[in-house]
Amino acid sequence: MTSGRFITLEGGEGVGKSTQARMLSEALITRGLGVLLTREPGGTPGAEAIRKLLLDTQFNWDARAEALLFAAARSDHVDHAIRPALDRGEWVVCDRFIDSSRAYQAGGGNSSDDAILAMHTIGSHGLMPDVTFLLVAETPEISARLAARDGDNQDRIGGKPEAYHGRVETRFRDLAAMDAKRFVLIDASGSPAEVHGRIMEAMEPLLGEGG
Ligand SMILES: Nc1ncnc2c1ncn2[C@@H]1O[C@H](COP(=O)(O)OP(=O)(O)OP(=O)(O)O)[C@@H](O)[C@H]1O
Ligand SMILES: Cc1cn([C@H]2C[C@H](O)[C@@H](COP(=O)(O)O)O2)c(=O)[nH]c1=O
Repeated sequence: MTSGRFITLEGGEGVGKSTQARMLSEALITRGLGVLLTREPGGTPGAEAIRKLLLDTQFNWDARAEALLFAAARSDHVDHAIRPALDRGEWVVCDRFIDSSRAYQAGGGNSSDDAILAMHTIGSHGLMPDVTFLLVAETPEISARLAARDGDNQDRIGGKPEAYHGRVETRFRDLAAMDAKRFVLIDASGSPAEVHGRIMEAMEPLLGEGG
């Protein structure tokens, strides 16, 4: 059995993660690999239920409760979906993971990075991705995509102020700079096919090893 790999896609709101996660998983399936395409918060019935609580604008979670809820959703997702898929030798393509908590709850919000990592150690045995694609693009292009997709319908976190999302973006880039071995920066501008081509190019070393 080939051994599976754990791949995450990260980045700010609407940069194209879900689109690229789908395209990547289809490309891996075409190569004959077993693939779990999943997302956070979510990916299991329990974590999807927590997702609803986290994104509903009627709740006003404080920073600690918010970080704990993301960690609880991730714990269930790792135990009941990601870890079993990796153990079966599948490739896991996950739309957001721990780096989103580090960028949003610690970079954008009031939690510390140490606290987020401690919760991850307790909740998810500190599982880290093999590779993380950080999608980056200029704000006007992304704002146009989001306006076309969501109009005025933003969830509790997507609807936070621009300054919050600016800090999130900066923290993502800082995390990538601190761990250049795991992160690959992907230019998310242009058509979905162009962005997919950049990701597949960056996948070559990994596919050579295991796929
Ligand atoms: N390269 C692209 N060019 C133009 N539009 C795109 C591109 N990639 C995605 N889109 C469109 O932009 C919107 C946001 O894309 P997508 O949902 O993939 O982003 P996301 O990063 O997963 O968003 P979110 O952070 O809200 O989950 C969607 O309507 C999608 O169809
Ligand atoms: C995993 C994770 C997510 N978030 C935020 C980021 C988004 O605003 C929402 C939902 O994600 P989607 O990809 O836009 O559907 O949740 C977060 O703040 N912390 C996290 O760990």
